[in-house]
Amino acid sequence: MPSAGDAPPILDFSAFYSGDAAAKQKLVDDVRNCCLHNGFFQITGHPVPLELQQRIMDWNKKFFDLSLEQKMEVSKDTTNSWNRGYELLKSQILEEGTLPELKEGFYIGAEIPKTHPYFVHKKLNSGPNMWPSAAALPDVAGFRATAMDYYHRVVDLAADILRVLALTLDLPERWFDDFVQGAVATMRLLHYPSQPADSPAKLTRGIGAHTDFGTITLLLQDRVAGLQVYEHATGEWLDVTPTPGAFVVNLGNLMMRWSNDRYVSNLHRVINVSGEERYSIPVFFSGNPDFVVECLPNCRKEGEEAKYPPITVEQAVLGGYADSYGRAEKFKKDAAAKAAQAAEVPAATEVTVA
Ligand SMILES: O=C(O)CCC(=O)C(=O)O
Ligand SMILES: [Fe+2]
Repeated sequence: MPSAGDAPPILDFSAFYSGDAAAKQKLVDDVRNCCLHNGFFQITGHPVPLELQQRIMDWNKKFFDLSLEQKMEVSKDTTNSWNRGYELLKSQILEEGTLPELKEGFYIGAEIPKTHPYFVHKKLNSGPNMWPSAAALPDVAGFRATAMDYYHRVVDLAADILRVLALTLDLPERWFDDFVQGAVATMRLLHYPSQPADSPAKLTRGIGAHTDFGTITLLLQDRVAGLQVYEHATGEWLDVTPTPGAFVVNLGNLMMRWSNDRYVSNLHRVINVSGEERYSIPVFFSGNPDFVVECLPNCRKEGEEAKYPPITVEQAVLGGYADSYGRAEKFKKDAAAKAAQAAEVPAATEVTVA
């Protein structure tokens, strides 16, 4: 069971598939504790093969090894309006007051043809992927096949995790099935160059402190550390040391809202001071864009009001940025108040990322 000061525990997810009722119940109880504590846990024993994880990570490196010109041919900003393709180094600042982030990204989602209703109706980040040209990457077909196989298996795993989450709330295992049907999810390949020795330590981030605004995120880390999770009780940033084969799972803002804030969407960040290149792959699971999210059962006491009105998944995810400003203000005020009491408070600002 996690307690203040622990990095996210590693849970054996095979208990979900095993038919051993006691082991499954223990998994559900452990996941519930993590959701209540900081919304972060790690899983091994899941059905995504290690070999496939390694293969997508190899493609991650090969993609970012392309020249800037080749990567810009699939630029997210200039080739499409549905959030697919390459994002330049230093494009984002998620933590106010810090420097542009030392990361570059490549966004991939479900392969949605232009005839698909989701594309026609401009649904949340839906459309065809942007793949490098065969001139840039001769085996682009291999990249595409690996990426899509990996993407679909991780999305399937997300659906299984949602079944466990249903059980943690004493709901039927298939409670989230309609929400999962037709779900939108985005994966991004990430590359964090090692931070130069002369960069100002307090201002340099691979990714600044933020919360994710989807439902759940499943993250694969390569072998280089750098991810940290904020521990509210102690004000520490805890390292999430990479474990081969493990996924880091965290709840996003939509799940926090859905659970009436019973479950936590927590601050995290990446700082790469390893001297090595860092690679990671988060998959952000949003859900069916038209699904209406309103306070889950068992998330408020008798007579207690729901804190939030109903909202569609699409509205919630798109509105995430706007909402996060309010939270950032609150976080800063809280941090300032704490600073008045204690000598040291991390200068973190909460911002949200898709
Ligand atoms: O790269 C990582 O380890 C974390 C990435 C992350 O938090 C995000 O993309 O939202
Ligand atoms: Fe994140």
